[in-house]
Amino acid sequence: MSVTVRVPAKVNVQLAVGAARPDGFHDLANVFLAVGLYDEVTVTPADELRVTCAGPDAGQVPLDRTNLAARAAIVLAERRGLDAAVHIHINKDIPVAGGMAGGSADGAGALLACDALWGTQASREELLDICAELGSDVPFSLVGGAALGTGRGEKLRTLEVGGTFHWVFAMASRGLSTPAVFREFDRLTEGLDVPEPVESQPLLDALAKGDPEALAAAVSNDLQPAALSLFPELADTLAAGRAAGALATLVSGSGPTTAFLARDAESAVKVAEALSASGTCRSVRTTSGPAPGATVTS
Ligand SMILES: C[C@](O)(CO)[C@H](O)COP(=O)(O)OP(=O)(O)OC[C@H]1O[C@@H](n2ccc(N)nc2=O)[C@H](O)[C@@H]1O
Ligand SMILES: Nc1ncnc2c1ncn2[C@@H]1O[C@H](COP(=O)(O)OP(=O)(O)OP(=O)(O)O)[C@@H](O)[C@H]1O
Repeated sequence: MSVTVRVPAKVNVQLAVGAARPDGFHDLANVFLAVGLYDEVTVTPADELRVTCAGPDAGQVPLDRTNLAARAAIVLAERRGLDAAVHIHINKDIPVAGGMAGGSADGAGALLACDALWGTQASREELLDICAELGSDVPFSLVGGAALGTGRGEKLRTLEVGGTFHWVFAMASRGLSTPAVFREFDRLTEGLDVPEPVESQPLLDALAKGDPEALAAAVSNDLQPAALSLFPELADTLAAGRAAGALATLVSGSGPTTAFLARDAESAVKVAEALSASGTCRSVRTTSGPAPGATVTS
């Protein structure tokens, strides 16, 4: 018997970052939107814990116990006194180290899949608690839709979304390390008064209305200057998307994937074609959000 779970990628439509905390993390006002790029995690009983991965970026995914999917299985097994003897297979479509929470998606997916496989019947609350232990983005991967993340991003409040938003994502030629981007944020803001992060009410209203133009006017990412500082060529990709008529252009989370909000599905195809032709990125995908969170599919 196997269990398969499908888990979405995310884009941060607002990422307000506070000053570094004593534990090194940063308080955030993090508005997540799940989008329709998915990883699929399948778990099957095995003699011992094993991870395999397929997909264009599979070579960059660690297959040892540092893989977030393996860690999820280990944490759940430890809590129940079980042996995490399971084969975890990841069908990876979310770019690796792209700022779209790919590893987090696999952590949430493996947790839900192992819970179903082992019949451990963890409550939603316990699942969210384990997710928060695995990483700041992991709780959102479980719930999907749209949510405001506070604290280090793990405390979630579900947000209402009144329509479908059309997006184009441009994948970069290399990845960026999330801790390195936060460190660069610290360097760039050294000596400055970094305000407390707060959510933007016009942005929440735009989401609730499903209004792409209002959303475009309100999106922001405080990590964008840090990502651009470490990866200056991303400015060319952003400029190409803007020239092609995207309503808003931004770096997705810690980057280097860049995100382009389009007026509608037709306009997204035009932006995608122009980005592909621009030669400023590795590949381009069109999709929409919100997308559902981690879901058992078989
Ligand atoms: C950039 C975002 O993707 C936006 O959603 C997240 O804030 C990052 O979430 P994540 O990859 O799940 O991050 P974690 O695995 O929890 O932390 C990785 C590293 O990122 C930095 N980090 C992360 C989250 C946060 N609120 N403050 C931080 O400073 C820390 O250096 C931490 O050691
Ligand atoms: N299941 C996994 N898939 C991909 N990377 C993983 C996984 N588990 C651990 N990692 C490690 O995590 C690093 C970051 O990968 P990931 O794809 O999660 O980045 P990201 O999408 O930028 O994360 P985020 O948006 O949450 O900051 C990788 O370089 C890899 O070493």
